Amino acid sequence: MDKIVVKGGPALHGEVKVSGAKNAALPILASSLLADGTSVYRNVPDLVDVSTMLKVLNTMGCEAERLTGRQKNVCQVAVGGNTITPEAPYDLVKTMRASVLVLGPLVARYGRARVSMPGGCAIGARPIDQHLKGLKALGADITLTEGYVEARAKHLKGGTVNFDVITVTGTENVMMAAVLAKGHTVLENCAREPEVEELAKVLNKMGARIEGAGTSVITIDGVDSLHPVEHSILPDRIEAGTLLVAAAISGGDVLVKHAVPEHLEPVIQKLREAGCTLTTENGGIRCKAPKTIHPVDVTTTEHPGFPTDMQAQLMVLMCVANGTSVISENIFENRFMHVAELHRMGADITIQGPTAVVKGVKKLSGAPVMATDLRASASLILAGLRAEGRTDVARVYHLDRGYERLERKLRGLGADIRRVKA
Ligand SMILES: CC(=O)N[C@H]1[C@@H](OP(=O)(O)OP(=O)(O)OC[C@H]2O[C@@H](n3ccc(=O)[nH]c3=O)[C@H](O)[C@@H]2O)O[C@H](CO)[C@@H](O)[C@@H]1O
Ligand SMILES: C=C(OP(=O)(O)O)C(=O)O
Repeated sequence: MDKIVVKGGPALHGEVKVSGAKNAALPILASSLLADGTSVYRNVPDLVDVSTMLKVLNTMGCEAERLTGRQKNVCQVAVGGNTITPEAPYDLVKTMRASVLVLGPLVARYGRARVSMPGGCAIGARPIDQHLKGLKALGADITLTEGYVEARAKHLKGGTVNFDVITVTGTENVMMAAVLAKGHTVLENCAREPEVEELAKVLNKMGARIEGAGTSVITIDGVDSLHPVEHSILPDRIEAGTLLVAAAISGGDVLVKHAVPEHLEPVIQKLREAGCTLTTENGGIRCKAPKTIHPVDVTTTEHPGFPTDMQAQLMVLMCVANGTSVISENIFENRFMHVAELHRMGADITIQGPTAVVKGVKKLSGAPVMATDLRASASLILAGLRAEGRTDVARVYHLDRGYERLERKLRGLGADIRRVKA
């Protein structure tokens, strides 16, 4: 298995480009199932999760592929309605829970879907009850057998769904189902993430009639059919945030190009509180590190709050602050897996339920560590940039799910980092 080897020390300088957003690309690829014909997506990040979604679509009978050469960030999905087998098997879903995003489009368009239950993962139990509640409210008949969700509906009908929990993929799944349902749908207590808004934008380009995406109430008037589209995926705000922290923790000065300030407000605010200088320029965000990092308290909440997907990275920055920070994780019940690994590098962190008390230390030291999930992997690399000596981050397959060649981007900024092939 590959590992990433980082030698701490160099301050990062220069410019780096953010790739397309994983969490927008995945639902948008799934939305191709809603229309016959070929959809073309640009700025699609080259990630293992995207390859998995292309495999899911191919397994069902679509022709889904990534182009090569200069077009390598373009993906095409060709759908011929009669040739689709509406099933997503366990072998693929178990490697990527976002595969469940095909459920809504399949039942809406093909009247049935058989999708493996995603199960939990390292960061939490992550049930899909709200996805199923929403589909049921639109008239789908749902059964759970042999680890699979089976959904059937001759024709979905508009309805009202009040989500008990704010869920990103749940909102997306039900929104994709409702676009082809007969009549009017109201979704309440929706996720407001930019990726939900982006999906709605794509669906509207396909001919859907959605209003309110990006707010907590989304209304949808069902249409009879949709057509394929061309679309360029928005920049990844979590990758951008990770690169801003890389600049901060290494004592550097980096322009993160294509980062969208409006999508990163809470992250920008916390980095400023930590003493960093953040400016918007040249279609990106610049982060200049302070001499001393100040402690900052953070609570993760749904968008527009501080994103859980940036919690591990911010915690690493707080590990070297000149004081004590309190970090509370409100979205996932088990998202402190990076803490034990950070202890191995000399961090002083105490976990009290959903809260981590982080006492800044003078220095971190390099160590062999193990990535447990996607953002934990990124946080360990960030720690390695600052630590004295060498850090070996094992189980890099987690990182490859969601970051496009992170080590190359960091090397381009002056980091001493390389991938060691197994
Ligand atoms: C592919 C994608 O976009 N992934 C993102 C998405 O994941 P995902 O959509 O899976 O996360 P959710 O927003 O659904 O989860 C939020 C919380 O709701 C709970 N819940 C969710 C659904 C449900 O039916 N029942 C339920 O109880 C979850 O267990 C969790 O505690 O949003 C998360 C929260 O911002 C991010 O960390 C992920 O990067
Ligand atoms: C938790 C994440 O992703 P996923 O929902 O795909 O597991 C993430 O992007 O940090």
